[in-house]
Amino acid sequence: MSTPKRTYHLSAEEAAEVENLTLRIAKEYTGPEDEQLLRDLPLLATELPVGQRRFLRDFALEDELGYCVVRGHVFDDARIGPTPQHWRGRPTPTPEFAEEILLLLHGSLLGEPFGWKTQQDARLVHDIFPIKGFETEQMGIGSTDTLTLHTEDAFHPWRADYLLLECLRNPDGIATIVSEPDLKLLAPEHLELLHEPNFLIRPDDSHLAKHNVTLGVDAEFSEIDEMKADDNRVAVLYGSRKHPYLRLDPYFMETPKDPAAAAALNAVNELLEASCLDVALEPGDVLIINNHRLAHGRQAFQARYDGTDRWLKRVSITTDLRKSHERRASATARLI
Ligand SMILES: NC(=[NH2+])NCCC[C@H](N)C(=O)O
Ligand SMILES: O=C(O)CCC(=O)C(=O)O
Ligand SMILES: [Fe+2]
Repeated sequence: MSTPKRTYHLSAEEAAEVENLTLRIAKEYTGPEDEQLLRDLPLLATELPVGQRRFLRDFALEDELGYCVVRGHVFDDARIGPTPQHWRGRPTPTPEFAEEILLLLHGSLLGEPFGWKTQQDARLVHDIFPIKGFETEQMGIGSTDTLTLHTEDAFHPWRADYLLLECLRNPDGIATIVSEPDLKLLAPEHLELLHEPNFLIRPDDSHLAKHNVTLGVDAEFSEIDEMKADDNRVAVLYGSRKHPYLRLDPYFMETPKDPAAAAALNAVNELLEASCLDVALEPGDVLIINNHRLAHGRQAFQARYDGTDRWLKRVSITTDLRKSHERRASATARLI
């Protein structure tokens, strides 16, 4: 077996091919939530360069790396316009629909895109840019505080298998933080406790009713409230003992009363912090996160609020839509 590859650089020809593809698709569908688009994505994705598709399949099947990057996509910065002030109240489709399609095409090679009824007004493709008034919040829309390391939606059993972030703009090179810990470095007694259901992970603030307006969507904020108060303890490590998967969001976790479990959580947190790397995304980069292996965050920064701010698009991907069947409105519905 070859060593897993971290980055795929598109050639200039490939980049032009992909740009034409996404611009063409953008004319054929109504927006990122167009049911027909979501059905057609895997068919459309066969038009992506073969090297790019093989790279993504290798990443998924090898299940070795916590993240990889597809670099070199091009788009017209003038067409997408200034970085918006808020993700609410934007037109459908947005001027950056082609870039949303690019993100969805990547996702469709890894699984099925889905969204949360309790997050960003139940939109499927999220925007990550700083929003006035939220500077110090532990959410993607914050800025002046470091976004602490987390598994995306760590609290939820149906959290994403892959999380995709696409960079539209990042003039100050503000880094996404990635941490891919070598869990073998942990003491055997800590590993043992981390594999047992000793830990409470609370829903993060992006799922609170006060940050969402969900007209016409039967959002389950009451369930989020219950999850904020319940005693549903989970394991931080799971899967194989040899190369375990990881699930945590220390900022939204309670310190276990059992001192041994607290020490184990502390040990994995310290290892995560010691394993951090900066990845400064460039416009046209797609960062693919294996949400079972990587913890991620973002460096603190000063927002500009002048239309030139850092701007990412985000989508969650599941390899198994069926596991959330009970909560989706129909077999093809994408919101849970
Ligand atoms: N440690 C944390 N800050 N966890 C919450 C992560 C932010 C959340 N995923 C959002 O969309 O805003
Ligand atoms: O802004 C970034 O680089 C990461 C954002 C993030 O992790 C989030 O919004 O959950
Ligand atoms: Fe995140």
